[in-house]
Amino acid sequence: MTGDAILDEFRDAGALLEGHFILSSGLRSPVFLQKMRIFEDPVRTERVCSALGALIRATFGQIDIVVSPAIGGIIPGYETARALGCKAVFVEREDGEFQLRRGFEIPEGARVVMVEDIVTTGLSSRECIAAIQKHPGTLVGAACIVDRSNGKADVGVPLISLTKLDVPAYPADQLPPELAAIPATKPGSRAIPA
Ligand SMILES: O=P(O)(O)OC[C@H]1O[C@H](OP(=O)(O)OP(=O)(O)O)[C@H](O)[C@@H]1O
Ligand SMILES: O=C(O)c1cc(=O)[nH]c(=O)[nH]1
Ligand SMILES: [Mg+2]
Repeated sequence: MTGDAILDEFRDAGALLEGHFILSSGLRSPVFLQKMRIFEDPVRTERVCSALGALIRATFGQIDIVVSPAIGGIIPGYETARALGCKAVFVEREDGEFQLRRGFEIPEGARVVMVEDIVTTGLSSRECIAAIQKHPGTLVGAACIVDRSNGKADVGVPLISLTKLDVPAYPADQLPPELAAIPATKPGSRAIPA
């Protein structure tokens, strides 16, 4: 699946939003990829995640466990694991920090890939990777559907994506006037201090 085809999936799903958004990192952007509009459609999700699974297999080889950060990573992590024929587990926040809970395990010798939906600054990916690295399995790399950092995010392991985007994101005190004129909304689940 080409990068353009991935963006078409977002467009066709009504997932490519314009406005004024507060991102997970606290940065502000006029563009938001509402991935849940992709994941509400199992057929579209399968199409996108089987492409991600194929890219992961071609890049990193055989995988035993996909680990994803909640909430956004859970559905693509599961569907990508289905394409890879492996397990899917997720980390979730406990006292603000990603942890593996619910009896999930990453045992010694397991080849692990971190699957994220969208990467902007790479902060959530790095936090997810730090949680994975508390367990004995071998993290071979990271993968996402859209890399909004256009390849700039450093998550500490090789990061692959189905497509890269170069979209603006601004600190809250450096907004261009056209963005400052629009009320901001925060679609994601991370608690951001006011
Ligand atoms: O690269 P970053 O700057 O960390 O931004 C990307 C992260 O932001 C979103 O998650 P969010 O924390 O908004 O919550 P969600 O997964 O519940 O949507 C998205 O799912 C990524 O995890
Ligand atoms: O950076 C983010 O928080 C983010 C950006 C985006 O386009 N979509 C999303 O779900 N999160
Ligand atoms: Mg997320």
